[in-house]
Amino acid sequence: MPDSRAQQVVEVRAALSHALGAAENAFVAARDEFEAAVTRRARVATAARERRIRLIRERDKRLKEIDEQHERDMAALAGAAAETALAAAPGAAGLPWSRWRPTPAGTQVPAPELRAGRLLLPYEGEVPALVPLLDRGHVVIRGDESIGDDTVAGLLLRALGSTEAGRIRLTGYDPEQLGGGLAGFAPLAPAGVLTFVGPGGLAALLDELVDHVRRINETVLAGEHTSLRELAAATGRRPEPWRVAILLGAGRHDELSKHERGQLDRLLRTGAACGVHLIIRGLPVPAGTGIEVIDAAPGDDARVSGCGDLPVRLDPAPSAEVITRTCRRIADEVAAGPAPVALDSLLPEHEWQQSSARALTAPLGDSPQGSPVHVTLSDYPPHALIAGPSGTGKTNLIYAWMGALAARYSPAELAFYLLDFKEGVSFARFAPGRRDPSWLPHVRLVGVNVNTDREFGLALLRFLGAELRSRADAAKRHEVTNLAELRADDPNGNWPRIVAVVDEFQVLLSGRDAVAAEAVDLLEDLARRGRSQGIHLVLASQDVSGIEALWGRPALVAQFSLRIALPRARRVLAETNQAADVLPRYHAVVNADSGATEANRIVRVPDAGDRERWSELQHRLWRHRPPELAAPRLFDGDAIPRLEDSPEFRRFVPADAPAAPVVLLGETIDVESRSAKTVLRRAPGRTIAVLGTRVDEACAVLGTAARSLAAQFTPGAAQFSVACLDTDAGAAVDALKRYLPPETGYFDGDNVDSLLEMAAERAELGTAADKPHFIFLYAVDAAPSGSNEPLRRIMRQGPERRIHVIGWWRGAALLRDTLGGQGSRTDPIGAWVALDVHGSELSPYYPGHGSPSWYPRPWRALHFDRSVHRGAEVIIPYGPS
Ligand SMILES: Nc1ncnc2c1ncn2[C@@H]1O[C@H](COP(=O)(O)OP(=O)(O)OP(=O)(O)O)[C@@H](O)[C@H]1O
Repeated sequence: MPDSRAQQVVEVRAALSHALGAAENAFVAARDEFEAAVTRRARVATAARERRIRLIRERDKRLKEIDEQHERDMAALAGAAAETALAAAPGAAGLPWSRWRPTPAGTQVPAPELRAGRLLLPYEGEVPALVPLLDRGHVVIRGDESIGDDTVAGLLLRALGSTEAGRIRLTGYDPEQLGGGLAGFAPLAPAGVLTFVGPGGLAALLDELVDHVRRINETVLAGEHTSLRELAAATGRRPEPWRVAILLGAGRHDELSKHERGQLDRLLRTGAACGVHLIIRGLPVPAGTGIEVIDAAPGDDARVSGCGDLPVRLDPAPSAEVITRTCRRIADEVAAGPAPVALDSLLPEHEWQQSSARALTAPLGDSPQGSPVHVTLSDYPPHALIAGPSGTGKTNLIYAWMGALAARYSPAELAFYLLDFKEGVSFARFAPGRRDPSWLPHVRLVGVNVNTDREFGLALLRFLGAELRSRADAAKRHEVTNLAELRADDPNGNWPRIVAVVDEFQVLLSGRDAVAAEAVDLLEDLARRGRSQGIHLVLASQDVSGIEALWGRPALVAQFSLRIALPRARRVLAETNQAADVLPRYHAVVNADSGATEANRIVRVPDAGDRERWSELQHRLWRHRPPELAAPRLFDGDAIPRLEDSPEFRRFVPADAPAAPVVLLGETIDVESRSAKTVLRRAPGRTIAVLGTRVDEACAVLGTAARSLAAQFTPGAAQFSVACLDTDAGAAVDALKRYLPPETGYFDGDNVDSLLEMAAERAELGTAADKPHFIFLYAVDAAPSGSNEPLRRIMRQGPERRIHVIGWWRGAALLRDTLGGQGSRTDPIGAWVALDVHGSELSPYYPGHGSPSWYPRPWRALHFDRSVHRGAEVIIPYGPS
């Protein structure tokens, strides 16, 4: 058993030891495994750490790369945005205030957008926040009121500064501050660029703008274009200015009436296409397309709807000084008006192609829409009245009109008669001059410097009256009623339409004298009957008095249905028609309906004053004139005529015994430059008295008389005697000697009595002398006292014996003394020439009870010949040769 126990022990032991061994092995193995696991874990942990580090590095690198790429993208985007902004808002539309200056662009294309602030982007450069306005839409500003006002000022200045002066018209509605919100822009008001409407004026303003939109749609776009922007792109013309209304409300919801809301809606929908834009702050406006909303807020909290949700910092207001300076410049430029248009724009492609049978039609310039404005003279309207204060371009307008007509109608179709009562020679360019021999072929008569010679105006009217009669007679002969019919019936007749232009015509009508009275009568007749005979009157005046001179004659004024008003012209249009008050420089209102407002047409008149441009046209037409066409008659009131140029004087041929010798005395003031004359027939009363103290003029008249008589007699066929009793006349008598026959007797105070005694004796002989005897007495009143008696005998009986006295008395009363004093008969004086003698002093020598209306003026005289004249005529003494 023990063995078995021992055996068992051994076995147990063995088993134990085996187990132990196994356990130990397991332990070792486990430990090894543990250690290996620990090592592995440590390795994994290390690897994991390293990997994380690597990953972090990798991530950082990537993030950095992404950041860099982002920044690059952002910079590129911002750069592109900034560049686009530069193109969308160039120059004054987008420059920051620090560098801002006006950059007025061409008239056609406005800057599409205007800068309001800048986008807040993580980008170093500036990206402006822009809002579209002109030709694009409207701007509504909400939020902070004061920041909103700054933004309004900024937008307005940018719009004004980036367009040509006058191309934008602003209207301000600011009932809360009464214009204070736009105070800086006030300098624009006098030029009409900015107008304000009062607190109650919103509805009227909106109505007016709606009406404006309707008019643009109807008359300017006229179904051919959808917007002014499109029209400008297609035609290169921008006919209408932009109208920008700034509406600054109080922010109340009930601020707009239903009507106003309706009109506002209409404008927001349709205005932009017609150049009508609204900038609205503080009025309830629904959002809509074409409306840019700015949420004004301080700091970085502002938003502009077109920029999405990006934060915006709105610009501060521009400085008051910049606003004022810019507005002043604009106002000055607007007041100065646009640059002149060239005369060529009025000329036709082919000259002298039109017929004036029915009318004279020519353009006077361009309308604001850019189309030519034609003006017609015909049966209706037959006559024109032009008015404009001095310097507004009245003369230029007449030139332009004449140029346009002269280029269209040949001289066979049109004739001009031109008279300028202004001092100066404005029409002289149409007549041949010393420097330029050309003339405008249509011009038949030019009167310049006629301001004191109203008689010349009368002469012109009389001449036209005669032409009118001859046309009326021809019409009767041909049994027609107007010029068109006459021309059709008499195709070979010479019936041009006549245009008589009288500048400063009020001079002719001023005063209540015989000249004015006759002028008005003649004008009335011409105006009434000239219409159908193709005689057209164009009367121009610079001041109200010119028009007022006509106003008392409504029938006369009514004939002048074509009215042309230059800027600030008064009374020429209908009383309620104020269009001329707001006309820019070089513009005119043309109205063919007696000035009624509905008939207004605005025209921009080209510059025809430019001598070079004018000469070019005149020379071209002059070269093409018909060869038989004579140069126009130039009457220059400042010029002294010469006897040598008198057609009558030139026609004199010496004869042995002319029956009725003609004495020339001076030039008449008339259209044909005739000589004033008196005929020394064998008849009582044929004595000529020259009256007045002016030696030169008296000598000129006596010298003319002597020369003209001498030119009609062969040598020895007439006897000439000259007595000079005033030494001041000595030089004139000496100068006369070379024109008189060598046997002429010369006398002075010492021997004049012998001359007179001898002539008196012959006068009483009772038979006609074998040859005429002409006695020229210079300063008769200085003759010795005994001379009066023989002189009276000569004057009474001499003419019957062909003895004639042509004497100069230095006063009307002195002549009376010679004749025998008060109560003596004056009929021996059949003709007289008065110099510085008043009309009233002449009544004894004037038929009837009145006296001629005569106020002496230099180098003019009044001539009366009782045998032929009804009234006295004004003459110009011929000057020294
Ligand atoms: N359409 C125009 N374009 C350019 N210049 C013009 C135009 N009209 C007038 N002018 C210029 O303005 C000035 C005055 O013009 P104009 O002599 O015609 O005026 P006016 O009204 O006749 O004045 P006045 O009666 O004093 O002579 C001139 O120097 C003329 O050249």
